Amino acid sequence: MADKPTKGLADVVAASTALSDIDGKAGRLFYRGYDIHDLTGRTTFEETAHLLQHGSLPTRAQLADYGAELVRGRTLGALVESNIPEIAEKQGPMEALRTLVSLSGAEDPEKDSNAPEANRRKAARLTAQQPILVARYHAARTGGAVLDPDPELSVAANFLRQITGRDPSPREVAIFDACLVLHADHTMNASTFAARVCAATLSDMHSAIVAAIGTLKGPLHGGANEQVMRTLEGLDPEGVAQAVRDKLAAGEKIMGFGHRVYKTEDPRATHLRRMSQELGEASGDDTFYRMSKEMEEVVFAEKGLYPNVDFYAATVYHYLGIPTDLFTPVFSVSRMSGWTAHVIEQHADNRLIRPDSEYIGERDQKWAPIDER
Ligand SMILES: CC(=O)SCCNC(=O)CCNC(=O)[C@H](O)C(C)(C)COP(=O)(O)OP(=O)(O)OC[C@H]1O[C@@H](n2cnc3c(N)ncnc32)[C@H](O)[C@@H]1OP(=O)(O)O
Ligand SMILES: O=C([O-])CC(=O)C(=O)O
Repeated sequence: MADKPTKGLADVVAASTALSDIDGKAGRLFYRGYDIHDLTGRTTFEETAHLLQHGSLPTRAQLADYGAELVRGRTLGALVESNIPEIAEKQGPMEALRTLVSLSGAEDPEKDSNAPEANRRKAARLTAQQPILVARYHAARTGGAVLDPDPELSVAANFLRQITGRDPSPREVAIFDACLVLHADHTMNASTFAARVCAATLSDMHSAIVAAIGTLKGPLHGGANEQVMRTLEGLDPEGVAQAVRDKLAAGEKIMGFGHRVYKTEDPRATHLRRMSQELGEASGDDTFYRMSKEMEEVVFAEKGLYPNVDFYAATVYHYLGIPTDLFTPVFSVSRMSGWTAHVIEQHADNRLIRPDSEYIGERDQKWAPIDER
């Protein structure tokens, strides 16, 4: 008979990874040994993706090559292109991304190879493609034209320009770039685990990423950032404290708070809070930032819970002019760099992931023919 399960696999070590590490008690996060506080604001998303996918921060020459690979990857295949309008009509943003990434697998030039070098190139193509898919999806559903990707612009600058239709300021680009860095990887979070489970059957890169996108979508994981904004929009700015207390008293979870691993402040929230304040003040209306601060104080006083990455990311994206239902897609734009690196890592030292279960159903049932049931 199997042992009792650890519900939610809490504290179960499910894989070895050299990609990221968390100290949940101290509130620290590292990508390949680099403290997130040292990377944020100093290292671009392109450098971070290279760090994860290739194992080191790039030299100038490596960054030029990798950057060029990312720019080439911004061109969508004909199958994906032709399906965007119908998918945009019928599916929500995360579902559409799941579908479009799956379709893009059919057009991948190395679709029949699972070799490490092919997967590294697929990782770059998927990382390049994800922001373009979000922008093209958004344009299709709003009926607007989308600006062509600008090969001179970084992932962050190009994405903001395509989504908002205007040239973002250098400060907006720097802040969004830092957001992408902050979301790039996070040990055995649910979507990364899903990708690794899929990859461990020796399935292909695109299948693993489709599993990850579907997993990120849920409100207990990446979907929380959208729910944070919806909560803020639904509150009276003068009644935040009471509304939060009422929700807690009713047993509701407050989106954007709590974490499986961090027992103190999520180090990413420290940066995002500051960015939210800066953008809120610069916008001339920092109401949502101030409401967030008040929520944070009340949730801590009532439950001792800290904000996670999704909490202040919501208002940062809002102030950057990103539509609320694209917040979780934005998360996927960044996390693509980590997911793909995890698939490569899983394949490099693979064993099928197949845990056990505890049987809690009926036993010794007597079979009866259909007319006697
Ligand atoms: C990128 C990310 O994925 S970050 C996480 C994004 N998700 C969210 O923000 C959703 C809200 N938060 C949560 O649901 C949880 O804190 C999770 C899913 C993040 C972590 O879940 P777990 O580690 O399984 O903790 P669990 O849900 O069991 O919570 C433990 C206790 O804290 C409470 N709690 C945890 N989070 C919250 C919250 N946000 N609001 C209110 N209470 C909470 C639970 O109700 C539970 O209380 P109980 O012991 O009295 O029943
Ligand atoms: O690690 C987790 O469980 C969730 C999270 O914060 C992330 O994926 O960034």
